[in-house]
Amino acid sequence: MVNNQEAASVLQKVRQANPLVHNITNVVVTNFTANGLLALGASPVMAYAKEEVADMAKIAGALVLNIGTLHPEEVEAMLIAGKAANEAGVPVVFDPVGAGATPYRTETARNIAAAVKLSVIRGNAAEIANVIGETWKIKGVDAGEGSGDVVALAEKAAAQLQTVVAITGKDDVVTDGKTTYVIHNGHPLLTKVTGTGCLLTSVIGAFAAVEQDVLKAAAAALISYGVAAEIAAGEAGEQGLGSFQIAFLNALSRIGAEEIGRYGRIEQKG
Ligand SMILES: Nc1ncnc2c1ncn2[C@@H]1O[C@H](COP(=O)(O)OP(=O)(O)OP(=O)(O)O)[C@@H](O)[C@H]1O
Ligand SMILES: Cc1ncsc1CCO
Ligand SMILES: [Mg+2]
Repeated sequence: MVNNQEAASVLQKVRQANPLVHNITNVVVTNFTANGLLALGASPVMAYAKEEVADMAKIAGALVLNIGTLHPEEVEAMLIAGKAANEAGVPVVFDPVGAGATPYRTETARNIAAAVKLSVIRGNAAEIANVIGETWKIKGVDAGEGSGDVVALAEKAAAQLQTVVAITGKDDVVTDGKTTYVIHNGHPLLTKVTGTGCLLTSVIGAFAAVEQDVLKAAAAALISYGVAAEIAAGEAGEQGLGSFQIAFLNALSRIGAEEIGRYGRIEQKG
């Protein structure tokens, strides 16, 4: 059972080790992702050229692949980097941004999941459903707020993709197919700042870089991230979204065992 104390100790390991996180991510979230990783205590690098991605991935603590603004050359680089990371034993975390929105995204997400051994895939429910060919009903604007059993979807995806699956939304579900946790942290303001899902995927990368138990790493990242958002919302939520974004970076840089112990809400499902 992952508890708040264990989550805080993985966060502490991130701060001590400052793991290098190699991101091949989208153009919208690049700066926010780098600053978020720095705030947390990790070392971000973005490298995209197919001539260098294998070398970078091999020396990284984790590789994060994100198809938010994908194009063919970038996808080629992701496959090269993913294979190099696999050979070097570097964990690979994948964010299938927008899977289901266009056939190219869906096919690319499936190709990456098939060609690269993933440690974690993190997305909202609609994205994960589309990667495994399930239908997911989308309500309103938040694709993560569709109707269906998120725990069952996550467990099915973990079995099919043979990886830890994190499905985020109001509550976050994370599973390796055997053990499943639901994390009741976070804040709705996260959905109003672009890139919070993408940064979270990279934060999972930072945690996976320092903790070999991938399920524990992912759960610890989800708790830490959600608690930081709650603190930020309390401090700056009423001032507006710009202030919330900055307060969130501040909270990522400050949170520790005390805050996680007080606010972390993780529940084991099975
Ligand atoms: N309604 C909500 N209440 C509280 N926290 C939420 C809510 N919706 C999402 N979150 C949190 O927001 C973070 C990002 O998750 P989300 O599911 O929105 O990712 P996403 O859909 O990939 O986002 P994006 O692609 O817009 O960056 C997670 O920490 C999640 O727990
Ligand atoms: C807005 C947007 N468009 C493609 S990626 C992205 C950032 C959220 O993932
Ligand atoms: Mg996303």
